[in-house]
Amino acid sequence: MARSAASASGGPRERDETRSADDDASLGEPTGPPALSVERLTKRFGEGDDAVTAVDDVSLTVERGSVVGLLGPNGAGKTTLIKCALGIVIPDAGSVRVFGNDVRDGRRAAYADVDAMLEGARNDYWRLTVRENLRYFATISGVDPDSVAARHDRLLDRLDLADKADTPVRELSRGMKQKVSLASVLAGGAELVFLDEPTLGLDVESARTLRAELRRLAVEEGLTIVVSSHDMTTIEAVCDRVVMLSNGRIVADDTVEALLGGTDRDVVRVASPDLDAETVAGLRESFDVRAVDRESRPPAVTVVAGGDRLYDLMDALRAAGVTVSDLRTVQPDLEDVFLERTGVAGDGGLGGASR
Ligand SMILES: Nc1ncnc2c1ncn2[C@@H]1O[C@H](COP(=O)(O)OP(=O)(O)OP(=O)(O)O)[C@@H](O)[C@H]1O
Repeated sequence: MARSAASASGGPRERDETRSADDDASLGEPTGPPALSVERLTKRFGEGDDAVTAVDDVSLTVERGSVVGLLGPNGAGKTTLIKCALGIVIPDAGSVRVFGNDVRDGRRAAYADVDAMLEGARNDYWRLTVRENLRYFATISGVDPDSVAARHDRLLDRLDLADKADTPVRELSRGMKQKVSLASVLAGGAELVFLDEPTLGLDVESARTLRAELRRLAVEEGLTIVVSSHDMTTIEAVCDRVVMLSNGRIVADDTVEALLGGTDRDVVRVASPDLDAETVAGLRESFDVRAVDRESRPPAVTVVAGGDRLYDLMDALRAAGVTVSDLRTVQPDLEDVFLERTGVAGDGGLGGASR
């Protein structure tokens, strides 16, 4: 479990309650070594024909106080990268430094201020109450739980768990348990947290609450967060920067704004009951058809058509006898960026989110 890799610290710490937004104003300009520095990391699984290179020569730096999202389809290597960074999986090549400490020189120092939630949940103690869990995980992080009681209250409040503070975790819904897991990760005041699919299984409202809290922790408390998710809403809402992975390699690494700004903005979606396979094939001959949504009612195509090309598209549709039910411009999202960088279509791309 991540906790065992990430909480090997010394005696009780009382750092947390003295930390405030004012104190952390300096965090705008990162000082000292980065929170995480991964250099030329490679991890293979299996042998011979069955060998899989899960992480392939990846280098990555995460500055203190930043929120970095790992985005990629199933099997891209996100979890393996996080597990290598946490020392749970030993890489075949490359190095990992956490707050400047090479993890090979001693895990205790490197992971003293690190915690993680893997695969959407952690092993909270279901017979303990929510608050008891937070106190327990603070304690095993080496923090005096009384010294962070106010932080725990804040966390429970912001994650809408305050009225469940004295309820055993086993009596909570799955979504609430998920939020308790996140609170437990944050209970000890770690300065770098890895969150693998933190919104998995959460309802819309709970996911929104969790995103808001992550953003607040980053902005107000300078927490460094590495978050992996298929959920692009989470990545867009929470992250300063996005690292896109495909087949174990980084295909993009930039701010959300830069990634979205660098894509085609002249994309339109045309819906019509007349968009059969033959019509779409005809459009493909003259236009860059980005996506075909046969499941929508009526079916729709997404086509690159800016400026005069939009008139050409209209002419082509009229010539093909297509009655347009709906026409709208499409704002690019991170899945479009991924498609541009990898050529992998959305329905095989980021978590199978088909559009
Ligand atoms: N312990 C393992 N043994 C063998 N192969 C593994 C192991 N762990 C991961 N892999 C393989 O490594 C590749 C990357 O997997 P990984 O779980 O890191 O991807 P991911 O991006 O996190 O995917 P997902 O979004 O589905 O969780 C996949 O091909 C996977 O099958």
